Amino acid sequence: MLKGKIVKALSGFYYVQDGNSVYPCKGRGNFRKRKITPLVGDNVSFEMDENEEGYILDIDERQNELVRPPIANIDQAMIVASVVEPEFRTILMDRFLVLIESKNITPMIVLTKTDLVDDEELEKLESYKENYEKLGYTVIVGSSKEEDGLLGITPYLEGKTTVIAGQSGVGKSSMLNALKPHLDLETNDISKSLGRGKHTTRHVELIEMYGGLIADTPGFSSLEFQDLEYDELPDCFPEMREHGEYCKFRGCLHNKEPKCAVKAAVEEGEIPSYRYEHYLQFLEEIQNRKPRY
Ligand SMILES: Nc1nc2c(ncn2[C@@H]2O[C@H](COP(=O)(O)OP(=O)(O)OP(=O)(O)O)[C@@H](O)[C@H]2O)c(=O)[nH]1
Ligand SMILES: [Zn+2]
Repeated sequence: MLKGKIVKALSGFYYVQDGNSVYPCKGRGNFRKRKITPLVGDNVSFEMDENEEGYILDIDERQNELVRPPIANIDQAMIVASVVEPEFRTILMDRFLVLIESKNITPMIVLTKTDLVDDEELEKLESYKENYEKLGYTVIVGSSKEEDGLLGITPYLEGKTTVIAGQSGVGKSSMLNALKPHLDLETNDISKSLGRGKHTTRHVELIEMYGGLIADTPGFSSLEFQDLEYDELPDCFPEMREHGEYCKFRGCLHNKEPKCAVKAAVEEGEIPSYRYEHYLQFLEEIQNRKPRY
C-alpha cells in the first residue's frame, strides 16, 4: 500500500503524488455507494494493480475543506490585495481575514503593485502593515512587475498547502507567475475585455512551489458569512481572542455589554478603531442574516 496526496482531479482520475511521482488513480468502487468523494488535497492510501492502474483505498481524516475551490487540508490562505487599482480597503481585508479564520486556516497577507505608488503612500501602507503584523499576521509587500519583487513570500510556502484569496484584479495570477515564471497562468488583461466570468476554472490543481503546494484556483470567492454564527465572530479576531478573556461577561460580544475589555482596548488605542468598527458591522450583518430555508 502506498501513501500520497491528491494534487489534481480530472475526468474521473485523481492524480496522487508520492515523492517525485504522480500516479493517476480511480476511487475505490464502493466510494460512490458510501458517498465518499476524494478531494484535491486529500492524503490517501492507494495501490497500483498488476496493470499499473491505481486505486485509492482510503482517505485520511481531513483537517478542513473548502467548497470553492474544492480542496482539503489547507494550511494557509494568502490574501492578495493591491495597494492601488483596485485601492486597498481595510474592510475587505478584514472580511477575508474573518472568513479564513472561521475555517481554521492561517491567513497571511500579500500587498502588491507597490511600483504604482509614491513614497508617501508607501508610508501609509507601512502603518497598515504594522497593524496587521501586531495581530500576528505575516505581511509581505511588493510588486510582480519588479524582478524578485515578491520573493519574500517564498519561505512561507515550504511544507504548506496554500490557497490564494483576493478580489478580482489585485494581481493573484501575476504573483504566481512572478514566483514561478513558467507557470504562465492567464492574467486578467484579456479576460476582462471579453467580459468573461471570473474564476471560471472548473478543476483545481496543487502546484509545487518552493517546497510547498499552492492551489492554482483562488478561494473565498463568496465573501458572505454564510457559515458563521454571530457568537463565533469574536474568535475570528486575534485581538478579541486576546483581550476578550478579561471581559466581565463570558461570551461577551464586545458590543453593548458593560465592563468589556475589548471596548476598553479600543478606547486606549490598543486595538485600531477601524478593526472594531468592522467587527460591529460584521456582527450586525450576521445577526440580520435571513435564515436559509
Ligand atoms: N503595476 C503592476 N501591475 C500589476 C501588478 N500585479 C498585477 N498587475 C496588473 O494588474 C492586472 C490584474 O492582474 P491579475 O494577475 O490578472 O489579477 P488577478 O487577481 O489574478 O485577477 P482575477 O483573475 O480577476 O482574479 C493585470 O493587468 C496585471 O498586469 C503589480 O505588481 N504591478
Ligand atoms: Zn467584551
